[in-house]
Amino acid sequence: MEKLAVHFGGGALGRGLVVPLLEQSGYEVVLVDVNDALLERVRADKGYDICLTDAEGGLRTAHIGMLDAISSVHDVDALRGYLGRASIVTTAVRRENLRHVARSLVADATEESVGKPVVCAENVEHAGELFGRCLRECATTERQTACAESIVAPSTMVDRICSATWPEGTLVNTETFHELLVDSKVMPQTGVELIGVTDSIDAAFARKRLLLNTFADASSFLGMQKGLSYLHEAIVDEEVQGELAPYLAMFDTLLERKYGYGADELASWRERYRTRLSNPLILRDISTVARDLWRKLGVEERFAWPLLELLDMGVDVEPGVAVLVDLIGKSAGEPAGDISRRLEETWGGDERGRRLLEIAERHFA
Ligand SMILES: NC(=O)c1ccc[n+]([C@@H]2O[C@H](COP(=O)([O-])OP(=O)(O)OC[C@H]3O[C@@H](n4cnc5c(N)ncnc54)[C@H](O)[C@@H]3O)[C@@H](O)[C@H]2O)c1
Ligand SMILES: O=P(O)(O)OC[C@@H](O)[C@@H](O)[C@H](O)[C@H](O)CO
Repeated sequence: MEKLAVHFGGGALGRGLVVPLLEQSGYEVVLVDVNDALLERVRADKGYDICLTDAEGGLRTAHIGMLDAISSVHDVDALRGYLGRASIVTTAVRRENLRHVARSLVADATEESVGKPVVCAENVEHAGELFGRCLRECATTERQTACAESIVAPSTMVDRICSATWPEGTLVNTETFHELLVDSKVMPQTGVELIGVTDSIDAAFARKRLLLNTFADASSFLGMQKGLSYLHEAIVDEEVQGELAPYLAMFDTLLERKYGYGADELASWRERYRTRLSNPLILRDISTVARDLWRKLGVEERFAWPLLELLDMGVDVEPGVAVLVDLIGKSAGEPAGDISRRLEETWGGDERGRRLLEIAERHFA
Protein backbone atom coordinates (compact mmCIF):
# COMPACT_ATOMS: atom_id res chain seq x y z
CA MET A 1 0.00 0.00 0.00
CA GLU A 2 1.24 3.51 -0.88
CA LYS A 3 2.18 5.86 1.97
CA LEU A 4 -0.70 8.10 1.03
CA ALA A 5 -3.09 9.68 3.53
CA VAL A 6 -6.39 11.42 2.80
CA HIS A 7 -7.12 14.06 5.44
CA PHE A 8 -10.58 15.69 5.75
CA GLY A 9 -10.67 19.18 7.31
CA GLY A 10 -8.10 21.90 6.57
CA GLY A 11 -9.04 24.12 9.52
CA ALA A 12 -6.95 24.98 12.58
CA LEU A 13 -6.30 21.47 13.94
CA GLY A 14 -6.13 19.73 10.55
CA ARG A 15 -3.43 22.04 9.23
CA GLY A 16 -1.90 22.73 12.65
CA LEU A 17 -1.43 19.13 13.77
CA VAL A 18 -2.82 16.21 11.77
CA VAL A 19 -1.35 17.01 8.34
CA PRO A 20 2.08 17.87 9.84
CA LEU A 21 2.14 14.55 11.78
CA LEU A 22 1.29 12.61 8.62
CA GLU A 23 3.84 14.51 6.56
CA GLN A 24 6.58 14.12 9.19
CA SER A 25 5.80 10.38 9.31
CA GLY A 26 6.67 10.12 5.62
CA TYR A 27 3.16 10.23 4.13
CA GLU A 28 2.05 12.12 1.06
CA VAL A 29 -1.10 13.96 2.06
CA VAL A 30 -4.22 14.87 0.11
CA LEU A 31 -6.23 17.56 1.90
CA VAL A 32 -10.02 17.45 1.50
CA ASP A 33 -12.18 20.39 2.53
CA VAL A 34 -15.35 22.23 1.46
CA ASN A 35 -13.78 25.68 1.45
CA ASP A 36 -12.89 26.30 -2.21
CA ALA A 37 -10.91 29.50 -1.61
CA LEU A 38 -8.74 27.79 1.03
CA LEU A 39 -8.14 24.79 -1.23
CA GLU A 40 -7.11 27.05 -4.09
CA ARG A 41 -4.55 28.83 -1.90
CA VAL A 42 -3.11 25.59 -0.54
CA ARG A 43 -2.88 24.11 -4.05
CA ALA A 44 -1.21 27.22 -5.44
CA ASP A 45 1.36 27.24 -2.60
CA LYS A 46 1.75 23.42 -2.70
CA GLY A 47 1.01 23.47 1.02
CA TYR A 48 1.04 26.09 3.76
CA ASP A 49 3.12 27.25 6.73
CA ILE A 50 2.80 26.55 10.43
CA CYS A 51 4.50 28.58 13.15
CA LEU A 52 5.64 26.93 16.38
CA THR A 53 5.33 29.86 18.78
CA ASP A 54 7.20 28.27 21.69
CA ALA A 55 10.11 26.63 19.88
CA GLU A 56 13.52 26.75 21.47
CA GLY A 57 15.19 29.98 20.42
CA GLY A 58 11.94 31.70 19.36
CA LEU A 59 9.33 31.39 16.62
CA ARG A 60 9.96 28.56 14.14
CA THR A 61 8.08 28.49 10.83
CA ALA A 62 7.89 25.35 8.68
CA HIS A 63 6.36 24.69 5.28
CA ILE A 64 4.03 21.69 5.20
CA GLY A 65 3.92 20.14 1.73
CA MET A 66 0.79 18.71 0.17
CA LEU A 67 0.27 16.30 -2.73
CA ASP A 68 -3.14 17.77 -3.59
CA ALA A 69 -5.99 19.78 -2.06
CA ILE A 70 -9.47 18.87 -3.26
CA SER A 71 -13.12 19.49 -2.52
CA SER A 72 -15.36 16.75 -1.14
CA VAL A 73 -18.22 18.43 -3.02
CA HIS A 74 -16.75 19.23 -6.45
CA ASP A 75 -13.90 16.73 -6.86
CA VAL A 76 -15.76 13.50 -6.16
CA ASP A 77 -13.96 11.44 -8.84
CA ALA A 78 -10.52 12.58 -7.70
CA LEU A 79 -11.49 11.85 -4.09
CA ARG A 80 -12.62 8.34 -4.98
CA GLY A 81 -9.28 7.74 -6.72
CA TYR A 82 -7.22 8.98 -3.78
CA LEU A 83 -9.32 7.04 -1.25
CA GLY A 84 -8.70 3.87 -3.25
CA ARG A 85 -4.92 4.42 -2.98
CA ALA A 86 -4.77 5.69 0.60
CA SER A 87 -3.59 3.55 3.48
CA ILE A 88 -5.14 5.83 6.13
CA VAL A 89 -7.89 8.45 6.34
CA THR A 90 -7.91 11.15 9.02
CA THR A 91 -10.41 13.84 9.98
CA ALA A 92 -10.47 17.16 11.86
CA VAL A 93 -13.81 18.56 10.70
CA ARG A 94 -15.77 19.08 14.00
CA ARG A 95 -18.34 16.65 15.31
CA GLU A 96 -21.31 17.91 13.29
CA ASN A 97 -19.49 17.30 9.99
CA LEU A 98 -18.40 13.70 10.61
CA ARG A 99 -21.57 12.39 8.98
CA HIS A 100 -20.63 14.17 5.75
CA VAL A 101 -17.19 12.56 5.80
CA ALA A 102 -18.84 9.18 6.41
CA ARG A 103 -21.04 9.75 3.37
CA SER A 104 -18.01 10.66 1.23
CA LEU A 105 -16.36 7.35 2.22
CA VAL A 106 -19.40 5.16 1.74
CA ALA A 107 -21.37 6.78 -1.11
CA ASP A 108 -19.08 5.74 -3.95
CA ALA A 109 -17.54 2.75 -2.24
CA THR A 110 -15.21 0.79 -4.53
CA GLU A 111 -13.43 -2.45 -3.77
CA GLU A 112 -10.29 -0.45 -3.03
CA SER A 113 -12.02 1.72 -0.43
CA VAL A 114 -13.06 -1.24 1.71
CA GLY A 115 -11.34 -1.69 5.07
CA LYS A 116 -9.70 1.72 5.40
CA PRO A 117 -8.67 2.82 8.89
CA VAL A 118 -10.14 6.21 9.83
CA VAL A 119 -8.63 8.28 12.65
CA CYS A 120 -11.04 11.01 13.76
CA ALA A 121 -8.86 13.70 15.36
CA GLU A 122 -11.78 15.44 17.02
CA ASN A 123 -12.67 16.63 20.53
CA VAL A 124 -15.28 13.89 20.68
CA GLU A 125 -15.72 11.27 23.39
CA HIS A 126 -15.79 7.76 21.87
CA ALA A 127 -15.19 9.25 18.43
CA GLY A 128 -14.81 5.80 16.87
CA GLU A 129 -18.28 4.70 17.97
CA LEU A 130 -19.82 7.96 16.75
CA PHE A 131 -18.12 7.63 13.37
CA GLY A 132 -19.23 3.99 13.14
CA ARG A 133 -22.84 5.11 13.65
CA CYS A 134 -22.44 7.83 10.99
CA LEU A 135 -21.11 5.21 8.55
CA ARG A 136 -23.97 2.79 9.18
CA GLU A 137 -26.61 5.53 8.93
CA CYS A 138 -25.53 6.64 5.47
CA ALA A 139 -25.16 3.14 3.98
CA THR A 140 -28.26 2.22 1.97
CA THR A 141 -27.05 -0.47 -0.49
CA GLU A 142 -25.40 -3.82 0.19
CA ARG A 143 -22.08 -2.57 -1.15
CA GLN A 144 -22.24 0.55 1.02
CA THR A 145 -23.13 -1.46 4.12
CA ALA A 146 -20.20 -3.81 3.50
CA CYS A 147 -17.90 -0.80 3.11
CA ALA A 148 -19.29 0.87 6.27
CA GLU A 149 -18.78 -2.29 8.30
CA SER A 150 -15.26 -2.83 7.01
CA ILE A 151 -13.97 0.57 8.16
CA VAL A 152 -11.92 0.51 11.34
CA ALA A 153 -12.43 3.67 13.41
CA PRO A 154 -10.79 3.73 16.85
CA SER A 155 -11.60 6.25 19.54
CA THR A 156 -9.00 8.97 19.85
CA MET A 157 -7.54 11.68 22.03
CA VAL A 158 -6.12 14.76 20.37
CA ASP A 159 -4.58 17.88 21.79
CA ARG A 160 -2.70 20.88 20.41
CA ILE A 161 -3.70 24.54 20.57
CA CYS A 162 -3.97 25.75 17.00
CA SER A 163 -5.13 29.08 15.65
CA ALA A 164 -5.79 29.59 11.95
CA THR A 165 -5.27 33.00 10.35
CA TRP A 166 -7.76 32.29 7.54
CA PRO A 167 -9.15 34.23 5.61
CA GLU A 168 -6.07 36.52 5.90
CA GLY A 169 -3.77 33.64 5.03
CA THR A 170 -3.14 29.91 5.40
CA LEU A 171 -0.61 30.19 8.25
CA VAL A 172 -1.52 28.31 11.43
CA ASN A 173 -0.01 29.42 14.74
CA THR A 174 0.54 26.61 17.17
CA GLU A 175 2.84 25.11 19.81
CA THR A 176 5.37 22.31 20.16
CA PHE A 177 3.19 20.20 22.51
CA HIS A 178 0.87 17.66 20.92
CA GLU A 179 -0.90 14.39 21.65
CA LEU A 180 -2.73 12.25 19.10
CA LEU A 181 -3.47 8.75 20.35
CA VAL A 182 -5.86 6.03 19.25
CA ASP A 183 -7.42 3.08 21.09
CA SER A 184 -5.05 0.11 20.70
CA LYS A 185 -7.90 -2.34 21.36
CA VAL A 186 -9.49 -1.30 18.05
CA MET A 187 -6.33 -0.39 16.13
CA PRO A 188 -3.19 -2.05 17.57
CA GLN A 189 -0.98 0.16 15.41
CA THR A 190 -1.69 3.11 13.16
CA GLY A 191 1.14 2.67 10.66
CA VAL A 192 1.89 6.37 11.17
CA GLU A 193 5.01 6.87 13.23
CA LEU A 194 3.77 10.05 14.94
CA ILE A 195 0.22 8.84 15.67
CA GLY A 196 0.49 6.57 18.69
CA VAL A 197 -1.76 4.02 20.39
CA THR A 198 -2.77 3.56 24.03
CA ASP A 199 -4.55 0.80 25.91
CA SER A 200 -6.15 3.38 28.23
CA ILE A 201 -7.82 5.78 25.81
CA ASP A 202 -10.68 6.55 28.23
CA ALA A 203 -8.27 7.68 30.97
CA ALA A 204 -6.23 9.75 28.53
CA PHE A 205 -9.37 11.30 27.09
CA ALA A 206 -10.87 12.10 30.52
CA ARG A 207 -7.65 13.79 31.69
CA LYS A 208 -7.42 15.95 28.58
CA ARG A 209 -11.15 16.62 28.45
CA LEU A 210 -11.46 17.92 32.01
CA LEU A 211 -8.12 19.54 32.66
CA LEU A 212 -7.87 21.13 29.21
CA ASN A 213 -11.21 21.35 27.36
CA THR A 214 -13.52 22.04 30.29
CA PHE A 215 -10.96 24.47 31.72
CA ALA A 216 -10.42 26.26 28.38
CA ASP A 217 -14.08 26.34 27.41
CA ALA A 218 -15.45 27.45 30.77
CA SER A 219 -12.78 30.18 30.93
CA SER A 220 -13.63 31.28 27.40
CA PHE A 221 -17.39 31.44 27.98
CA LEU A 222 -16.89 33.66 31.04
CA GLY A 223 -14.08 35.62 29.38
CA MET A 224 -16.20 36.39 26.35
CA GLN A 225 -18.87 37.92 28.59
CA LYS A 226 -16.19 40.20 30.02
CA GLY A 227 -15.26 41.35 26.51
CA LEU A 228 -11.97 39.42 26.30
CA SER A 229 -10.81 38.60 22.78
CA TYR A 230 -8.48 35.63 23.12
CA LEU A 231 -8.34 32.30 24.90
CA HIS A 232 -5.04 33.11 26.65
CA GLU A 233 -6.54 36.27 28.18
CA ALA A 234 -9.34 34.26 29.81
CA ILE A 235 -6.84 31.76 31.25
CA VAL A 236 -4.84 34.45 33.06
CA ASP A 237 -7.86 36.53 34.13
CA GLU A 238 -8.01 36.37 37.93
CA GLU A 239 -11.71 37.17 38.15
CA VAL A 240 -12.65 34.44 35.66
CA GLN A 241 -10.40 31.89 37.36
CA GLY A 242 -11.67 32.88 40.81
CA GLU A 243 -15.25 32.23 39.70
CA LEU A 244 -14.42 28.87 38.16
CA ALA A 245 -12.14 27.53 40.90
CA PRO A 246 -14.77 25.59 42.97
CA TYR A 247 -16.01 23.81 39.83
CA LEU A 248 -12.62 23.00 38.27
CA ALA A 249 -11.23 21.78 41.60
CA MET A 250 -13.78 18.94 41.71
CA PHE A 251 -12.30 17.06 38.77
CA ASP A 252 -9.34 15.57 40.63
CA THR A 253 -11.63 13.31 42.67
CA LEU A 254 -13.08 11.83 39.48
CA LEU A 255 -9.72 11.46 37.75
CA GLU A 256 -8.18 9.82 40.81
CA ARG A 257 -11.02 7.46 41.72
CA LYS A 258 -12.28 6.41 38.31
CA TYR A 259 -9.14 6.64 36.17
CA GLY A 260 -6.38 5.97 38.69
CA TYR A 261 -4.38 9.19 38.37
CA GLY A 262 -2.16 10.23 41.27
CA ALA A 263 -2.46 13.66 42.92
CA ASP A 264 1.06 14.73 41.86
CA GLU A 265 0.50 13.60 38.31
CA LEU A 266 -2.69 15.66 38.10
CA ALA A 267 -1.02 18.73 39.61
CA SER A 268 1.70 18.46 36.99
CA TRP A 269 -0.83 18.13 34.11
CA ARG A 270 -2.83 21.09 35.45
CA GLU A 271 0.28 23.26 35.47
CA ARG A 272 1.23 22.13 31.97
CA TYR A 273 -2.23 22.91 30.58
CA ARG A 274 -2.33 26.30 32.29
CA THR A 275 1.07 27.25 30.90
CA ARG A 276 0.18 26.15 27.36
CA LEU A 277 -3.21 27.85 27.34
CA SER A 278 -1.64 31.09 28.62
CA ASN A 279 0.66 31.34 25.58
CA PRO A 280 0.06 34.93 24.33
CA LEU A 281 1.61 34.16 20.95
CA ILE A 282 -1.30 31.90 19.96
CA LEU A 283 -4.05 34.42 19.29
CA ARG A 284 -6.90 31.93 19.45
CA ASP A 285 -10.08 33.95 19.01
CA ILE A 286 -12.15 33.33 22.12
CA SER A 287 -15.27 32.65 20.03
CA THR A 288 -13.59 29.60 18.44
CA VAL A 289 -13.40 28.04 21.91
CA ALA A 290 -16.61 29.41 23.50
CA ARG A 291 -18.80 27.79 20.87
CA ASP A 292 -21.81 25.43 20.98
CA LEU A 293 -22.73 25.94 24.65
CA TRP A 294 -25.79 23.68 24.56
CA ARG A 295 -23.99 20.79 22.86
CA LYS A 296 -21.25 21.05 25.49
CA LEU A 297 -23.88 20.86 28.25
CA GLY A 298 -24.98 17.42 27.03
CA VAL A 299 -24.85 14.55 29.55
CA GLU A 300 -21.76 12.99 27.93
CA GLU A 301 -20.03 16.29 27.34
CA ARG A 302 -17.37 18.35 29.14
CA PHE A 303 -19.53 20.48 31.46
CA ALA A 304 -22.19 18.16 32.93
CA TRP A 305 -20.58 14.73 32.55
CA PRO A 306 -17.99 15.15 35.34
CA LEU A 307 -20.70 16.32 37.75
CA LEU A 308 -22.88 13.32 36.87
CA GLU A 309 -19.99 10.96 37.53
CA LEU A 310 -19.26 12.66 40.86
CA LEU A 311 -22.94 12.42 41.82
CA ASP A 312 -22.68 8.66 41.27
CA MET A 313 -19.70 8.59 43.61
CA GLY A 314 -21.71 10.31 46.33
CA VAL A 315 -19.74 13.55 46.11
CA ASP A 316 -21.53 16.81 46.98
CA VAL A 317 -21.53 18.58 43.60
CA GLU A 318 -23.45 21.66 44.73
CA PRO A 319 -20.43 24.06 44.58
CA GLY A 320 -19.68 22.99 41.00
CA VAL A 321 -23.32 23.19 39.93
CA ALA A 322 -23.58 26.73 41.32
CA VAL A 323 -20.65 27.83 39.13
CA LEU A 324 -22.06 26.07 36.07
CA VAL A 325 -25.51 27.62 36.50
CA ASP A 326 -23.88 31.04 36.73
CA LEU A 327 -21.85 30.36 33.56
CA ILE A 328 -24.98 29.24 31.68
CA GLY A 329 -26.95 32.29 32.84
CA LYS A 330 -24.22 34.64 31.64
CA SER A 331 -23.49 32.88 28.34
CA ALA A 332 -26.78 31.53 27.02
CA GLY A 333 -28.20 34.95 26.18
CA GLU A 334 -31.74 33.74 26.97
CA PRO A 335 -34.27 34.55 29.71
CA ALA A 336 -34.12 32.33 32.83
CA GLY A 337 -37.37 30.52 31.90
CA ASP A 338 -35.99 29.51 28.48
CA ILE A 339 -32.72 28.35 30.03
CA SER A 340 -34.63 26.20 32.50
CA ARG A 341 -36.64 24.63 29.67
CA ARG A 342 -33.53 23.90 27.60
CA LEU A 343 -31.75 22.36 30.58
CA GLU A 344 -34.79 20.17 31.16
CA GLU A 345 -34.52 19.01 27.51
CA THR A 346 -30.76 18.51 27.78
CA TRP A 347 -30.60 16.70 31.14
CA GLY A 348 -34.17 15.58 31.87
CA GLY A 349 -34.07 12.44 29.69
CA ASP A 350 -31.42 10.81 31.88
CA GLU A 351 -31.85 9.58 35.46
CA ARG A 352 -28.59 11.16 36.64
CA GLY A 353 -29.39 14.29 34.64
CA ARG A 354 -32.65 14.74 36.52
CA ARG A 355 -30.73 14.69 39.81
CA LEU A 356 -28.42 17.36 38.46
CA LEU A 357 -31.42 19.37 37.28
CA GLU A 358 -32.91 19.34 40.77
CA ILE A 359 -29.70 20.79 42.22
CA ALA A 360 -29.38 23.32 39.37
CA GLU A 361 -32.94 24.55 39.87
CA ARG A 362 -32.07 25.61 43.42
CA HIS A 363 -29.55 28.03 41.91
CA PHE A 364 -31.83 29.62 39.33
CA ALA A 365 -33.05 32.48 41.43
N1 LIG B 1 -8.32 24.23 17.01
C1 LIG B 1 -7.78 23.55 18.00
O1 LIG B 1 -6.85 24.01 18.66
C2 LIG B 1 -8.28 22.16 18.36
C3 LIG B 1 -7.58 21.47 19.35
C4 LIG B 1 -7.98 20.16 19.68
C5 LIG B 1 -9.05 19.60 19.02
N2 LIG B 1 -9.72 20.31 18.07
C6 LIG B 1 -10.80 19.59 17.38
O2 LIG B 1 -10.47 19.50 16.00
C7 LIG B 1 -11.65 19.47 15.21
C8 LIG B 1 -11.57 20.58 14.17
O3 LIG B 1 -11.53 21.81 14.86
P1 LIG B 1 -10.89 23.11 14.22
O4 LIG B 1 -10.63 24.04 15.34
O5 LIG B 1 -9.79 22.73 13.30
O6 LIG B 1 -12.14 23.64 13.37
P2 LIG B 1 -12.14 24.53 12.06
O7 LIG B 1 -13.50 25.07 11.95
O8 LIG B 1 -10.96 25.45 12.10
O9 LIG B 1 -11.87 23.49 10.89
C9 LIG B 1 -12.82 22.57 10.40
C10 LIG B 1 -12.55 22.39 8.92
O10 LIG B 1 -13.33 21.30 8.43
C11 LIG B 1 -13.83 21.66 7.16
N3 LIG B 1 -14.98 20.81 6.84
C12 LIG B 1 -16.25 20.93 7.30
N4 LIG B 1 -17.01 19.95 6.75
C13 LIG B 1 -16.21 19.23 5.95
C14 LIG B 1 -16.40 18.08 5.11
N5 LIG B 1 -17.60 17.50 4.98
N6 LIG B 1 -15.35 17.61 4.41
C15 LIG B 1 -14.14 18.19 4.51
N7 LIG B 1 -13.89 19.27 5.30
C16 LIG B 1 -14.91 19.77 6.00
C17 LIG B 1 -14.14 23.15 7.30
O11 LIG B 1 -14.28 23.79 6.05
C18 LIG B 1 -12.92 23.64 8.08
O12 LIG B 1 -11.86 23.98 7.22
C19 LIG B 1 -12.81 19.67 16.19
O13 LIG B 1 -13.35 18.41 16.53
C20 LIG B 1 -12.15 20.31 17.41
O14 LIG B 1 -12.84 20.04 18.57
C21 LIG B 1 -9.36 21.58 17.72
O1 LIG C 1 -13.98 22.06 19.19
P1 LIG C 1 -14.96 22.20 20.30
O2 LIG C 1 -15.91 23.31 20.02
O3 LIG C 1 -15.58 20.92 20.73
O4 LIG C 1 -14.14 22.67 21.53
C1 LIG C 1 -13.44 23.89 21.52
C2 LIG C 1 -12.45 23.77 22.62
O5 LIG C 1 -12.83 22.92 23.63
C3 LIG C 1 -11.24 23.15 22.21
O6 LIG C 1 -10.88 23.71 21.05
C4 LIG C 1 -10.21 23.32 23.32
O7 LIG C 1 -10.53 24.24 24.20
C5 LIG C 1 -8.94 23.59 22.71
O8 LIG C 1 -8.55 22.41 22.13
C6 LIG C 1 -7.93 24.13 23.66
O9 LIG C 1 -6.73 23.94 23.02
